[in-house]
Order: sequence, then C-alpha cells, then structure tokens
Amino acid sequence: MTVNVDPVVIMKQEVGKAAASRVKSDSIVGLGTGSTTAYAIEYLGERLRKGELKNIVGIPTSFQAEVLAKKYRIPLTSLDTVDRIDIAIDGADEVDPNKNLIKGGGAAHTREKVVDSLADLFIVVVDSGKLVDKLGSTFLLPVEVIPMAVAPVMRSLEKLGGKPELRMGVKKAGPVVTDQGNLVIDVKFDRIDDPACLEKTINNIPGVLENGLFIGVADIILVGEIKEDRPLVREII
Ligand SMILES: O=C(CO)[C@H](O)[C@H](O)COP(=O)(O)O
Repeated sequence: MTVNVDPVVIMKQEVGKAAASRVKSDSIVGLGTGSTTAYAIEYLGERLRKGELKNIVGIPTSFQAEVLAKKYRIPLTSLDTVDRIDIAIDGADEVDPNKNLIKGGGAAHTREKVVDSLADLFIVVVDSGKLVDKLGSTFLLPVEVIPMAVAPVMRSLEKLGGKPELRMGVKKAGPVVTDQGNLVIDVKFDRIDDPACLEKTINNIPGVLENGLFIGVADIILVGEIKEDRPLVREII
C-alpha cells in the first residue's frame, strides 16, 4: 500500500483494506467509486497477486473503478453475464444513523445504485468525517439528469424547496459529464426529513435518471477512525 501520513488518507486506507479483507474466493464483487474504494480495489489486487484470494470477478460502478481494476489485474465482467453479486464495496459522502447514504460525489451514483442494490452484502467504506445526524447537513444531493431536461428539472427541484446548481468540471471547461453522458445537478436542501420519500419524489421528475439518496441499501458501514493517534476500523451493522 502507498504510505501516507494525512490522517484522512490513513483512515481511508485502513477502511478500504478492512473491506477488501472480507472478500472471499469465488466471489462476484461490486467495485465502487471514489478515493476510499480505490484502496479496497488496490488491496483486492494485492490479495489476488499473493494468491490469498482466487477466482474473483469484479463489476465496476464507473470508468474509474474499471481503470483501477485493470491496473490491479482484477478480472471484470458485466451484469449481462452474471446473475448475482456476492459483495459490493463502495464509499459514501454522508451516512446517517439508519445507514442511509448520500452518494454521487464522484458523479457515479446511478451505476453505483444498480450494483450496490444487487449485492447480497453491501459494505460502505467511509472515514469518520462522513457520519452525520441528518442527511443533507454537509453535502449537496447529486441528481443525474439527461442534458435536454436540465432547466425544467432545476425548476422542479426549486419547487421541492431545493437550491440546485449544475456541477461544473474542475480542470475542464463546462459541466461535469457522467459516464452515461448526462449532467449532474447538486441540490442544497435545508433539511431532509423523509429521505425515502424525497428519493422517490426526485426520481419521478421527468428527465431525472437517478439521485444520490441510498435508502435501506447498506448492510454494513465500516468507519475509519483515529483514536489516540492510532487508526482503527469500527463496524456499524
Ligand atoms: O459516491 C461516490 C462516487 O459517486 C463516492 O463513493 C463518494 O463520493 C465517496 O468518495 P470518497 O471515498 O472519495 O470520499
């Protein structure tokens, strides 16, 4: 593993490694997106290389996950060729006390929701800074939208009490374009009292593909923490 002294990076590394340790041989593995899951993918590759793990196949949730899996020589397949996913490992931007999530910081939440929801066991990997009492308190809610529907979807989101903004690229002129060729609207809600209802309401707006609320999908949350200068991983079931 890459050595780093930034405490957040250490938490991400530890939790990624802890999740990858739970993968068994002969498994179909959902490979999530983001900087924390990247460590899990790296460690899965290491376990394969050492012969500790045999015969796993990954289903990537994004172009990023696909590139990393290829780098670490994890064989890949698609949902066309498998009828189950044994385990999925993925990050999150916020986790509430009911294990509900906001995801989509990497604009990959649509494919992530497909893969993570299909998994028999979905393990979320986060550092302790991602735990919140209420969803929406620190992170805007990502909504993937087909490009021609951006303006009407923004108006509909405002009517729901949100403050929408089109996500713009960093080191790229213009908006962020998802792996599916769509755009992302990030929405600030002052409070999300009923996330399950909001998830469905937003997905019912014509032109919306998927939003980043993951309700009742996560099985286990692995939280990376630093206690008395030592990294540890706490499990929330
Ligand atoms: O939902 C995601 C991508 O769409 C990521 O899992 C989420 O943004 C967390 O990323 P990181 O581990 O880099 O903090």
